Amino acid sequence: MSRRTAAGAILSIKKLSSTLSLSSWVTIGVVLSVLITTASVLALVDQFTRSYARHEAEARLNQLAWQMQDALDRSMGERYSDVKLLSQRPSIRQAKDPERMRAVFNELQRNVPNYAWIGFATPDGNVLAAANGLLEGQSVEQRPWFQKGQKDFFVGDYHPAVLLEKKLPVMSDPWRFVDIATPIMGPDGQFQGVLGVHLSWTWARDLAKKLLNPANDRYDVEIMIVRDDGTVLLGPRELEEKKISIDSFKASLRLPSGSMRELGEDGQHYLTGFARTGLNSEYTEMKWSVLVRQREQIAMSGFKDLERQVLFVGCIVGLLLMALAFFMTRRLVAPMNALSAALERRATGDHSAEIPIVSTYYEIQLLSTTLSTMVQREENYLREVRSLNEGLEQRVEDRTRRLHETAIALQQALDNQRENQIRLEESETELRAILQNAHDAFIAIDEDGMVLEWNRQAEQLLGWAHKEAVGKELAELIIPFEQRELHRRGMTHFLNTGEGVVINNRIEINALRRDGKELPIEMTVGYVRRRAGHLFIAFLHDITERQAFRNSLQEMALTDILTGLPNRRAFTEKLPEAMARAMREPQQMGLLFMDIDGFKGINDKYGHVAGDELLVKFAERLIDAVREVDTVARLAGDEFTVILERLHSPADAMGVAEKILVSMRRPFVLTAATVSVSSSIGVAIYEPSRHTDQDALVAQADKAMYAAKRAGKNRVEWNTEESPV
Ligand SMILES: Nc1nc2c(ncn2[C@@H]2O[C@H](COP(=O)(O)OP(=O)(O)OP(=O)(O)O)[C@@H](O)[C@H]2O)c(=O)[nH]1
Repeated sequence: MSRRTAAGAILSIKKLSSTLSLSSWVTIGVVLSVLITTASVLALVDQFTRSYARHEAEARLNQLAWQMQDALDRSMGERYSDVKLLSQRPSIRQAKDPERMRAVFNELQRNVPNYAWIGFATPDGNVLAAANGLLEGQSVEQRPWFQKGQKDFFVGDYHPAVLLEKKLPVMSDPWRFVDIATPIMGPDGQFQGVLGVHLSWTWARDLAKKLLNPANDRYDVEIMIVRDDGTVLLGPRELEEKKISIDSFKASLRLPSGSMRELGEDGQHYLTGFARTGLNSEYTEMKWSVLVRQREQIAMSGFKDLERQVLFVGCIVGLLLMALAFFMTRRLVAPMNALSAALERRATGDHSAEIPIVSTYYEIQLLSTTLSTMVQREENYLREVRSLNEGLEQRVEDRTRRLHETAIALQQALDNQRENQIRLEESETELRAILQNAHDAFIAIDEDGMVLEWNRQAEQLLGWAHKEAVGKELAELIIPFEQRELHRRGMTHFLNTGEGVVINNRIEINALRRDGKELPIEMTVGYVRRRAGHLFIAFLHDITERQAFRNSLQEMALTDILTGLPNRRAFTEKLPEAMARAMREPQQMGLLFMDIDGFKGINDKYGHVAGDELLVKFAERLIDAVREVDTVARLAGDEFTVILERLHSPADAMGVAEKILVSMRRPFVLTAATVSVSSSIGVAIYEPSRHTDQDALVAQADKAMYAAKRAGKNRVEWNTEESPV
């Protein structure tokens, strides 16, 4: 069976199993069991019968082989006796009278026609007398029977005729002989010659025919006589004098008799019985295998008839048993069918179907009673459930209605929320557009300082593109390196305490651009507290121009317009700075206060323009007279101050003052005239260890200058309180 067919069969069985009832399965099972049992018994009987029949046939053939062997042995014994008796006859022993000898031979041949030749040869090998005078006078000296017969009784194996073939009458089969010879001793004990007998092979054929005649007609039995070299001496014509090597022949060489099934030389199966001749005779040369065989088909033909009969009867009995099993099973399962039919009807909704109470046998009665009780209980239970269901349905309906109302309310809330969401998104979009196009740069960062928003103006102002800036820390982008730590600390402080100087204030700082340059900006930072983290927003704009303007204003405020020197305001800023430096180093510092002597007269005489020109040139000489680290300022009118830093001693200040005096005594070439003036200088020394304050120092210098004025002008005066010398 192929795999496909097997799979199909399994599928069919599966389909069948889902549709057949239990009763059908029981019926099929019982019928199949009977079928299998009957088939098994028939197979066993067939096997046993076949074995028995073959054994019987083999035994019969073995019997025939034994009979043939026995006939051959007995017949040969008789021939042996014939020759022995003949050799004892006086006429033969004397061997004097060929006539008498021939008469004796002729008589024996008449009695035993299978003696093809009987004769006597003298010691020189010439035939003296023979039946019918055959070969008389001819030499048989070379014939084996003559040579071996001179010494002892001799029986020669089957052989073709040599000298006699042409002397004997022609037959359908060529002449074949078995030779018997014996030495003839005279009454005086002298060797007279050899008595020889040629037993025609027809002898063996006749024995076989006699044995087989009745059997051969009916059963086609073959008898074979086989020499030890495998040559068939007697048997089917086509095998005679040919060699065979079938199993039965080989077995006969080992065993005295037996039987077997074998493959013949023609490819047919045979049953063969075999036996061995000459086992108990005196003449050892006559040991042949007798094989009696019959084609197996013919030998077993009787069994075949019996087999057909057994099968026929077996099938009839099997069918009867199956029918009986079928009816018995149907009867047994009928109550089950009634029960299952009732259950089936109930299962399809027919509650009027009652469970039948069946009393066929105990088990089914118990089953039907139990089922009936169960069905009754189920009906009661269903009734209860149905009444419960009615109340339950009402409750489910109420709940469903309420659920429906809630769902509608929820849907409305969801719609509102969606609308709000859309509005919110629109507002966000608008806001984003405004911020994107704002005049100021807009930056938003989270609580970790990471950039969230970065508008177009921020890109232009700071050089970082939106996609570069978003996600990076603001400090890394725009805070100058030295202020980053401060910025981070400020943010942490604000997040921890809510306090910060930057938040909600307008501050000016330097921002770092992408190209590394610093840019003055004004920044306003706002803070938004959100549920998910904090948000800082900042607006920035460039104040480079404003700062330049402011610087120039400041510059102007601190510079004397006429001379370009720092003015009083600048002086009051620079003096404390210089004092602080002196304190740090520490070193002494000198402050000179000076006034042009008689300046009012220049003004009056040559005019204010000439006065201004003098002031300018005076300032130039003053700058030339001091070092770069020193600061020259014009306080007002013709009053000037010089801050002298890094003095080794107060005398240094004195020296500078003297040098200035000398410089100012030279005439000033003005446009209007060349004039000569002098100046009065007051000197105060700042000693860090004395902690003199700014105002006191200025007052000392001023006081000293007035002292110089009072002392006659054109001189230098120390402050009167503490002389450096
Ligand atoms: N040309 C000119 N004159 C000024 C300027 N500022 C003040 N003055 C005048 O300078 C004069 C200063 O006068 P004083 O220092 O008091 O007079 P003085 O002649 O120098 O007297 P002594 O200082 O005592 O020698 C006043 O007449 C002021 O009007 C200025 O910017 N230019």
